[in-house]
Amino acid sequence: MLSVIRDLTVKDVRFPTSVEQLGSDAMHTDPDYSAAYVVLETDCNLRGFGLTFTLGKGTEIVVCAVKALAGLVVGKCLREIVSDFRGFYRLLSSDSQMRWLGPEKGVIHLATAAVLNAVWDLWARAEGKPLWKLLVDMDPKQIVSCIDFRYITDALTEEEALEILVKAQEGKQQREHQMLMEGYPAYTTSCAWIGYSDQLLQQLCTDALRSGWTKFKVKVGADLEDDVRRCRLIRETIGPNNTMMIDANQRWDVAEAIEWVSRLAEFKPLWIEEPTSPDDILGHATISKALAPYGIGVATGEQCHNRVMFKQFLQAAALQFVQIDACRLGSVNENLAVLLMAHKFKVPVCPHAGGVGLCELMQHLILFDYICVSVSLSNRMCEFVDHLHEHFTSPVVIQNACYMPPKDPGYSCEMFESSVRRHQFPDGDVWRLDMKK
Ligand SMILES: C[C@H](O)[C@@H](O)CC(=O)C(=O)O
Ligand SMILES: [Mg+2]
Repeated sequence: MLSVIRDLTVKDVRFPTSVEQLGSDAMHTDPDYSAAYVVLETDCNLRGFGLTFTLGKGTEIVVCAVKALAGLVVGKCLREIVSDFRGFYRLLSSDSQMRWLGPEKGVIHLATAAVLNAVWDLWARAEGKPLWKLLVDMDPKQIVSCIDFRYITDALTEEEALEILVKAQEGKQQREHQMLMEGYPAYTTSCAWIGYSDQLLQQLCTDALRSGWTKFKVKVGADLEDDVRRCRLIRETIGPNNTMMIDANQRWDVAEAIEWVSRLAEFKPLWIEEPTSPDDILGHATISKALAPYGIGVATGEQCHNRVMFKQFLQAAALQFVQIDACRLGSVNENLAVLLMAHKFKVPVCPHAGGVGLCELMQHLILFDYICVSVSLSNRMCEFVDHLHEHFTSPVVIQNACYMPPKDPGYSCEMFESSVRRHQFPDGDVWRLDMKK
């Protein structure tokens, strides 16, 4: 705990997933799953690992932003940071010159997430616990002390947050035990990326059903007739009793979204995800209202850039499923704020995890949500994508379509050095050899 952070390094790591259209959707047709990958070195034997997720081009800009934040971290003692984590969050997110680049949004906030994820990883490693367990074992007061309540007290006060956490102490041990035995329910997105052929969709859904998956997300939004055909194929393959969700990744205007999704209502999707601009809170409210008679909810959050936006989505009843993201929001600190607000507004959290390292990170937050905040699994599930886990030293473990709680100390986002070396952009073998083709 006394460790002093001596150095921060950040690398641009990219995986050529666009080659096989992994991760493709109606707006991001050729993503190369990538990360600005942060390593904190300390004066003892400990290191902290963190990342933020990107789609390839532009990762170098996030890397620059991380470097700009490094001076606020290097030289600090871990104990000093965590004894006033709220203050440290604010130091990073509200530096009086750098906040002009956000504030708390865009590249600078992605960079803040990468750095803070590494600090949380370092803390959990120093305590010898996986991050979810570090959080679960924390006193409610200490949890609250990590949250910056600025701009959200009209929706959730510190006292209310504390009350929620104290109330959820009851039954905590049983829920932890239940998670260790059964895991946290997940759904899969990796069967139905938009670039996949019908044959591949059917094959992957059939395989996933055999492995115990019951909830499937389908990418839509590029072409209505294609969507009708793909959704029909998937509904026929998974049967009437399994769950389907659809995701348009911000493709439509508001009226178009309502019309398009009405045409897909016969396939009984549980939610339409990101129907329109992620900043259009009132647009989402209109869509929510229009689709309610079909029993279709609106889900959003993977590009909802901070707690203030989530606050307004909740206040405006503009979403029925909250999709927090471990790298879009300002790390664990800001995610805690959103988990508590979602609980207060009685909206289930179904996190986003479609990207490299996001499943590894998100499992910790959603375990904490169940054990210490929501105490419910009703209408809740965490996204899973079956890509790139082999690059992590403590990859996720899925059993019977559930995330099994990680056991290794930390936040599970350390990558193998060989993976980082091979995929570093532009000099890693994967990219150098590719360019020679
Ligand atoms: C570009 C990403 O793969 C995106 O499509 C992920 C996403 O929307 C999700 O997982 O949901
Ligand atoms: Mg999505």
